[in-house]
Amino acid sequence: MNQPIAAALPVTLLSGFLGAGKTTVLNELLNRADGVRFAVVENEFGAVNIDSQLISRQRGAIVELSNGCVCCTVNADLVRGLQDLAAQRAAGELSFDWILIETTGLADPGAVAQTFFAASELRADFLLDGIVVVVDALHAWQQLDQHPVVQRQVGFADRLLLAKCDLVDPQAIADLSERLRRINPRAPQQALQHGRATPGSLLGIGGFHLDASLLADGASPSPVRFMPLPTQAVPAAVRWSRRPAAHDDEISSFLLEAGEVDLERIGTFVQSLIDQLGDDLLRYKGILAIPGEDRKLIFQGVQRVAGFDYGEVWGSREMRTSRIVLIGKRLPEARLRDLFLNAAEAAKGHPGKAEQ
Ligand SMILES: Nc1nc2c(ncn2[C@@H]2O[C@H](COP(=O)(O)OP(=O)(O)OP(=O)(O)O)[C@@H](O)[C@H]2O)c(=O)[nH]1
Repeated sequence: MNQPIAAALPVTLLSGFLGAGKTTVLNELLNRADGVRFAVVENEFGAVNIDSQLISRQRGAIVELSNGCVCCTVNADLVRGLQDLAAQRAAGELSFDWILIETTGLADPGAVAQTFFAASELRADFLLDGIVVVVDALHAWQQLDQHPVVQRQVGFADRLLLAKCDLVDPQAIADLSERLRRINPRAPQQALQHGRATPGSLLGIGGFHLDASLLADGASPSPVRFMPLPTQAVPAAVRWSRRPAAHDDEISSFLLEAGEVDLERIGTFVQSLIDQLGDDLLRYKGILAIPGEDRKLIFQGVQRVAGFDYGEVWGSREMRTSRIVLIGKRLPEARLRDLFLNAAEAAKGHPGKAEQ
């Protein structure tokens, strides 16, 4: 598994709709921790924090944030709660090496994730390792239809855990899995019975690392999932592909692909993504080939917080292909494609608006 940056405390965000099976997963993880010591941050609506009473307390510490939903009102509380934990650890009062945050079932994990990058108090001491989303295999189909937040949770995920698979027949699991994959092809899926996921599959995800793995392990886009458009519809040097919408979910993803892209234009592209799409853009990640630059330019972001860095050098036999995966809510695909084509055209020394 990927090792987190030394000294920064790794944090895993556990999300999923009401009753999906988050606490069950958490308890299993705590009980099978294989030497990892956890601190758990619980967030619950209302005065009584029931979940923290259900969590087995053998290991680590539990911080309760009960004055609202962590995603919308208590980011400052989250910052304070994490700082308190770190201070107690530094003072030798608590002993743990990983933090698990379980959000409420109604929480949108995006705002929590952004806190780790936006709050300067957290950046040095904490490293968001990944967002793990529990999906109730028995009820998810209906929940995805009825509750937009469930689609958003799936869209943010680095890993998807399908809980309650013991209650669902294999065909229904396969159908659900395909729908989830259409919403978020980045996240590997694991079918669970009674919350039993192995720690290694949930920890050390490196979901926010700026590395060159554009799609998570095992989630590479198959030709079936990413259908190329007819070649005559796009300039020869640029391929834009998207998966067929078999089910009209609000949240979906698509892939933009081209050769080299102009640095300045791609900067405009990313800036307009952030400025104009805001909360509708959930996760995005790109590897870019910049003319005259040996290294891959890597960027990724969650909603309005994006990070850029130069990564490894392009291999001598590697195709210098720029790829961006976007996951969001009804993203204006034609406009984004146009901007992306502009960046690719400019890189060829022929700036100008690409034809649709
Ligand atoms: N049969 C079966 N039941 C499960 C499984 N996972 C969870 N459950 C049950 O589903 C119910 C809800 O599970 P929890 O783990 O409390 O779900 P949660 O997401 O933490 O719920 P909230 O915090 O209330 O949103 C409990 O009764 C669990 O025992 C599973 O894999 N199989």
